[in-house]
Amino acid sequence: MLRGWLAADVPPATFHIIDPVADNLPEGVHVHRSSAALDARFDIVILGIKPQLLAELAPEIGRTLAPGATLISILAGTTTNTLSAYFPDARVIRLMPNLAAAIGKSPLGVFAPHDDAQQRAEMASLLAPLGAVIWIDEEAHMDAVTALAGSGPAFVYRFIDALTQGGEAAGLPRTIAAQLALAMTEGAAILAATASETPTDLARRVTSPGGTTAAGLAVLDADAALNILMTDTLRAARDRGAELAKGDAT
Ligand SMILES: NC(=O)C1=CN([C@@H]2O[C@H](COP(=O)(O)OP(=O)(O)OC[C@H]3O[C@@H](n4cnc5c(N)ncnc54)[C@H](O)[C@@H]3O)[C@@H](O)[C@H]2O)C=CC1
Ligand SMILES: O=C(O)[C@@H]1CCC=N1
Repeated sequence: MLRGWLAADVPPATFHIIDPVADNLPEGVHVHRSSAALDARFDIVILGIKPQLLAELAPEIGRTLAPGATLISILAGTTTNTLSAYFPDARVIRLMPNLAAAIGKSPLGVFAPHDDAQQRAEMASLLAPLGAVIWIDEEAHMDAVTALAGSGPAFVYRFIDALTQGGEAAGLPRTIAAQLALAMTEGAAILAATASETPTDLARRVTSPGGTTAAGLAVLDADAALNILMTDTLRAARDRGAELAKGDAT
């Protein structure tokens, strides 16, 4: 997220990072190893620790909040009820970004328990450099949002790896297969994001009657195996969010 803001020319000195060990941080941002020696209080605090650490760190985090501050949590699972119990005076918002925030291409699922037009406008302007803001009306959906939007890149990267492996097994040198898998995925994703047709329509356009794509899809679509795999994958990720919300650190 920091990289996304800096790439959009937000001045580095705007940011105070509180992290005991983080290194390689961009030049110009303020770095604090703990909030203990930090006098300042902030109007916007973004929480990016592991959910399992929240209970331990909440008192320290609380001391960084100015009166009426906005606390934006990107923690998987952790509910606004839990956050509000730790930070009763803050305006609590849940945000689910992903790695592509660094290039301004993250879906940004946002849930706020007390939602209003002014808050939506503030969040839209704050988050615009990171990607597309998608307001989520029901907090119960946030674990599924996390599975799809937050964890999703890892699933796509696995798919790209599998394409590379498949290309290699089909006879290509690994480096060529990897290059083709990546460039093909990039082009296909950009096309799907910019075309007026749905992905289903686009797949149909690729598929020449009796051709190579039809032969491949006959395998890929058999027994809805891919759909079942994705359903199970997202369900597992979603359910882990619910476990994290209950404080399960295992
Ligand atoms: N990795 C991802 O793509 C995404 C992660 N998230 C959420 O972001 C949070 C962090 O996840 P990751 O970045 O993957 O984990 P991570 O382990 O890479 O990051 C945790 C950070 O917390 C810092 N930290 C540890 N103790 C601290 C303390 N006492 N005070 C301040 N900072 C402390 C660590 O040094 C580290 O920089 C999690 O809540 C996760 O659910 C949300 C969306 C996407
Ligand atoms: O793996 C996780 O728990 C975090 C949340 C979404 C992406 N990474």
